[in-house]
Amino acid sequence: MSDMFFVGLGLSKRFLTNASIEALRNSDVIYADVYTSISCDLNIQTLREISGKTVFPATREILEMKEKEIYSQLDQGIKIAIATIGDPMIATTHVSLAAGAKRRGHRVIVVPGVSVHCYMISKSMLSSYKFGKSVTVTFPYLEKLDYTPYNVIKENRERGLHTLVYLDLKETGVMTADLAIGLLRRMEENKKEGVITEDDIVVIGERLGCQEERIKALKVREVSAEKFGNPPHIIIIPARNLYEMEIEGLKCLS
Ligand SMILES: C[S@@+](CC[C@H](N)C(=O)[O-])C[C@H]1O[C@@H](n2cnc3c(N)ncnc32)[C@H](O)[C@@H]1O
Repeated sequence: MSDMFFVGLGLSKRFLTNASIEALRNSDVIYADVYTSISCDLNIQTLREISGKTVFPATREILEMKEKEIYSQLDQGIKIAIATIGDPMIATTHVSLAAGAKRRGHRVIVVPGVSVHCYMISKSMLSSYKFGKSVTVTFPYLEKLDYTPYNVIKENRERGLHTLVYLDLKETGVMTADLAIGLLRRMEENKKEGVITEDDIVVIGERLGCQEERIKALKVREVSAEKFGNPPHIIIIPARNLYEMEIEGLKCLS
């Protein structure tokens, strides 16, 4: 029996916990998940320095193709860590690897990290009780829009709930907040269901956890004139029935 760690690294070096560092040092081989998120200062090199271990970059394809190799390493008693920016189980897809390791009789240890999910909710000062389903705005495929985010925001709005919106991350590009809002506006133009109006407020987080992080509440109509920094970006579409205290909280955002 061996150990399979799923280690959350937090959003940047400052948010790396002692528990995560300990898990990395207790592993023999580390696969760095480099496809589900990005960080301003956490990379393969930092992981090597922190852990002193062999670190392999792992794309989705590598992790899926190497599943058998990972299980065979575990069977030989090698301790494996999958290191993920943020939290290893929030808005990522590592559960099948965990379930496979468990089925083979290995110990599965999840070490949570500071996720962009909680970080953004905390910084927005919106009520955490009022968040509905989260969703991702993806790049159009062959010019075709994916309306899932529009529909999820609509359902959440109908229930008076906020929506946390992740942005697509591909090897070919990282989506920015202005591009995502532009896509949501196009969806509104096509569907005309009043889900995204020009006077709606959106909250945009940029490079959270980094020295130059920025979080701002603005109206949809103001987004195209706004200058955004480098990604990663994330968006909250707040419900329209804000509590008084939520309105005051949003005013605190610079
Ligand atoms: C699929 S989610 C993965 C979340 C990760 N597992 C976690 O717990 O933080 C990745 C998306 O979250 C957002 N994101 C991640 N880190 C961010 C950051 N530091 N600042 C702003 N947005 C971020 C971006 O939209 C990015 O494409």
